[in-house]
Amino acid sequence: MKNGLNKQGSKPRWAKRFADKRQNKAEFSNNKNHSDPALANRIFSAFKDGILVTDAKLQIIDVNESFSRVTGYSREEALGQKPQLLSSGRHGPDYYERMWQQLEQNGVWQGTIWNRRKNGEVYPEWLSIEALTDRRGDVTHYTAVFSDLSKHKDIHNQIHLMAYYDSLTGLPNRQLFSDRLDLSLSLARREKQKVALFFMDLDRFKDINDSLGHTTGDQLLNAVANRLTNSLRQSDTIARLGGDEFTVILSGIQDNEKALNVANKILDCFQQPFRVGRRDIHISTSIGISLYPEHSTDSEHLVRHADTAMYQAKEAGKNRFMLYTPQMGSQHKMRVTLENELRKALTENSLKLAYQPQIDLTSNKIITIEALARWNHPEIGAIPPNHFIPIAEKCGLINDLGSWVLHSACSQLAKWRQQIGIDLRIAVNVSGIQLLEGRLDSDVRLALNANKLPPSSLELEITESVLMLENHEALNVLSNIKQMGVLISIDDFGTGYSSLSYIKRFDIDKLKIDRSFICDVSSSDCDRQLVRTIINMGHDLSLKVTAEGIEDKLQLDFLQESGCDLAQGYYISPPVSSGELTQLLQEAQRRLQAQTTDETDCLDPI
Ligand SMILES: Nc1nc2c(ncn2[C@@H]2O[C@H](COP(=O)(O)O[C@H]3[C@@H](O)[C@H](n4cnc5c(=O)[nH]c(N)nc54)O[C@@H]3COP(=O)(O)O)[C@@H](O)[C@H]2O)c(=O)[nH]1
Repeated sequence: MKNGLNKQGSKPRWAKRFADKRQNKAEFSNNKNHSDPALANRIFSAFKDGILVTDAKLQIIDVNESFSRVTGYSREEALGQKPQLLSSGRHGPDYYERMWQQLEQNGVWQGTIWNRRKNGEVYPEWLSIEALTDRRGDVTHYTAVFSDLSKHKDIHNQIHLMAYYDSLTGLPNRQLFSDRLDLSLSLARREKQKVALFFMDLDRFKDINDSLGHTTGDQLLNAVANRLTNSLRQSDTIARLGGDEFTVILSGIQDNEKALNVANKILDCFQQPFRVGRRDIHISTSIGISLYPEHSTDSEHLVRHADTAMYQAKEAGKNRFMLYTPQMGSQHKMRVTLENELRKALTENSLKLAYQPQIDLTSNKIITIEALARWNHPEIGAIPPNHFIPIAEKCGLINDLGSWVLHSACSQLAKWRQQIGIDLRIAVNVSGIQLLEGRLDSDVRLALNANKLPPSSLELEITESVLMLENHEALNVLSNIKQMGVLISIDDFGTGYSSLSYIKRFDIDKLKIDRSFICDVSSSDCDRQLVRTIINMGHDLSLKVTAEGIEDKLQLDFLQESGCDLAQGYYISPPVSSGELTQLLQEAQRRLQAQTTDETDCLDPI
């Protein structure tokens, strides 16, 4: 097999491809449209990775110089032998069976394998095997290209491991992932095959880390890595990019169906809980998929697209996969733009607060005012808080935004208390992240002191999900806030978790029934019964109950009859500016004064 020719005297395809590449780069002169065997042979010899070529019966018919350097076998010793010559005995029959299955199905196999050098030393190598076929599709040769992973180990063992493998899970890290993706893409380019890239992010991992601690979080990541490794093929690259982000490269696939099947398989493997210490932890994952060559031919864009699709999978409700579409790209751009614009709006102080009153259903007086953040973008227009609060949470702006809301709301309340002379209270929404990151208590103290407000004039609205976290930091912050005398209200009550044990653990003052229960009280017996039950339960626990989303008189009457304490909704007043609310407060004051003189008057919507 001198000069790169095989047993039959024809050039193996790998050699022809090297030559063709050179040809493409126009290094062949005078339009001579044929390969240069001498040049191909030189490249073959000089190639820094080891190369081994066998015939269809797996007899070695050629090796290059790097092969001899890595394995210790000379070319003469290797020729005529089978690749088992290098077998380390570390892999069981299953391993090779899967390798052959993949080779038969896809014509390629890639993976890390332990082999044995002539001197008996076992070493790891990254191996890529390809089956070459003739026009009829019959295999004529196998080529194996490998790089010695222990080479670096010999020189800088630790440096290598740190450079290419994730120290927590032992999976390839970002660097090795990116090398393998490039390799998979160049193989796919040559073989006209597809590559699927999965970008995975565990759902609510942060909550687990925060509530159960980082050691448990790390053990969970390890358990996830093991399960993924056992569920996927050896030839698929599973990498951990950092945090709870994993990637999977599926090489040499023929159709998209295969990628979708694997994505379903990954979701299935999260069905069973993960055993961590003595706990069973349930966690799911969101997966974004991009495909070579449909979505991009370069690795950087494929990663970006898979990340974008993963983000959409999260937005759509988590625990699912999504295949990238170009429309997602524009949504992603929009999100990045909004993040930047929100940062700008915060520094330029261009966000506003709207205020919505809550009335006491016994006295009909406005006693609390909820502050709601508003963002009116100069070009896009009004962006609802449902849209920008999650963005602020994701891009790390929520603490600044929450702090701005708290200070502005307290400052406005101080003005009203002075102007109107009544003991109003302000309710401010708090995101879970503000509690978890631990400076909300000092911020609350600052805002109250700066505006000379009694703590009981402030109410924090927190959603149930936040109270389900068993996080010590958050618990401390909340109990400090409670000790100051600030009120805590559970927002959107009834929509979160079925467990009510958190009510015992936290010193809560109020339940705010979610508006989804209120909207049908006029037409649904069931909703009426549910609302009454929540009100009674709240009262049995000595909690005040607020109903939100009151849009008509029937709903208001029903709540009044059912003994609900407070009400908020468009029927009473939509959220309005501070100026409009000042007028409402003054009118309400006048009306209530008139009401005391004429007891037959009832409160009209403000
Ligand atoms: N962490 C923070 N969250 C905030 C802040 N400001 C707002 N939010 C949360 O965003 C969600 C949407 O709020 P918004 O669009 O302001 O809607 C509020 C009301 O306009 C709406 N509402 C009030 N009455 C009615 C009604 O009769 N019908 C109807 N369909 N909607 C009504 O309800 C929203 C108030 O909700 P809640 O806080 O649950 O009482 C919302 O979840 C806000 O909490 C912020 O500064 N920080």
